[in-house]
Amino acid sequence: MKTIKIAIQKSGRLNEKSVDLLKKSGLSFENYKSSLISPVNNFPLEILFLRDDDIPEYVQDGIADLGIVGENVIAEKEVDVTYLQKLGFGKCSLKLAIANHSDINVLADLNGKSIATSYPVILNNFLQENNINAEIREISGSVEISTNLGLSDAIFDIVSTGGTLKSNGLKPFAEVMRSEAVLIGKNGIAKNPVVFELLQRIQSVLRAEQTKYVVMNASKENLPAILELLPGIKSPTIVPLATADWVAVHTVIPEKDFWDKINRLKTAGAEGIVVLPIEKIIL
Ligand SMILES: Nc1ncnc2c1ncn2[C@@H]1O[C@H](COP(=O)(O)OP(=O)(O)OP(=O)(O)O)[C@@H](O)[C@H]1O
Ligand SMILES: O=P(O)(O)OC[C@H]1O[C@H](OP(=O)(O)OP(=O)(O)O)[C@H](O)[C@@H]1O
Ligand SMILES: [Mg+2]
Repeated sequence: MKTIKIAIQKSGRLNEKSVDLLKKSGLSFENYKSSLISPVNNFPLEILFLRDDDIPEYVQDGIADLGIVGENVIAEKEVDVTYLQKLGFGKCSLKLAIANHSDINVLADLNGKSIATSYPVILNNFLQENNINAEIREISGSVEISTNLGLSDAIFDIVSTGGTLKSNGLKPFAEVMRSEAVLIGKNGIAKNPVVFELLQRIQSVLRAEQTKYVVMNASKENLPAILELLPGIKSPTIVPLATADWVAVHTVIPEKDFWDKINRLKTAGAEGIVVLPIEKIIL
């Protein structure tokens, strides 16, 4: 199979999780901070370590076949690439924010005002869609400080916990887009067998991360009530225990309603519940 290239962030918010995902997908490679390209020893893939801003265009132009990057950066670069998979990390929003004491109350109040951002394209599109005529001041970082410095009336930047806004005396005003890290490919690459294989592996890791393997003991008397709580599972495994009329139930539970489900299983009579991480789920 012909070797293909994937571009990931060299350092920053997405680097570690991108490396982790590829390693969990069974790829063996060195993650030297000094090298910009790493061959994968056991898969026809090379990893390019880049600034995240460059990844969408590298993929669009086919310099890299695949890339892992935030949807925010893809939207800002307005590239034409294929979305292959949402990856569930690097979750954040792009928001307009204003000073706590600002006299801006509704979107129209932004008319004639200045807004500092590192995302001028996304902001400009949003302002145009809403017929707002504001001045965009492009700055490359530390956007949150610009209002305090008198450089702008509002800011437009990434918000996750909201901590950075808060510590700069700002409050969110409007959410313009949500973003997470995604796997993208150059158009047409989805048909490539190496990409197909890699995507299968990545999806098996993502599925496993959203699920826990759970083993619990129950008396046969309580079994129907317990099984009732495990919908969507075709057939939980039921193993007899040495103690008469007791069984062990093996099943998988989605992470998202995990505690709710566990509490209901306990109420239904499940005992000695053991929870294990799952490495991969291959369908
Ligand atoms: N606070 C956050 N929480 C969650 N995800 C975030 C956060 N900040 C940024 N991101 C996501 O991670 C991506 C990379 O963020 P980072 O701050 O590392 O970018 P950068 O400084 O532009 O990096 P580079 O040096 O590669 O250009 C962002 O484009 C966004 O998708
Ligand atoms: O809402 P919060 O959880 O506070 O996150 C938002 C902050 O996170 C990002 O910066 P980062 O910390 O990555 O630093 P950087 O801007 O120097 O890359 C982003 O640029 C915001 O400033
Ligand atoms: Mg960047």
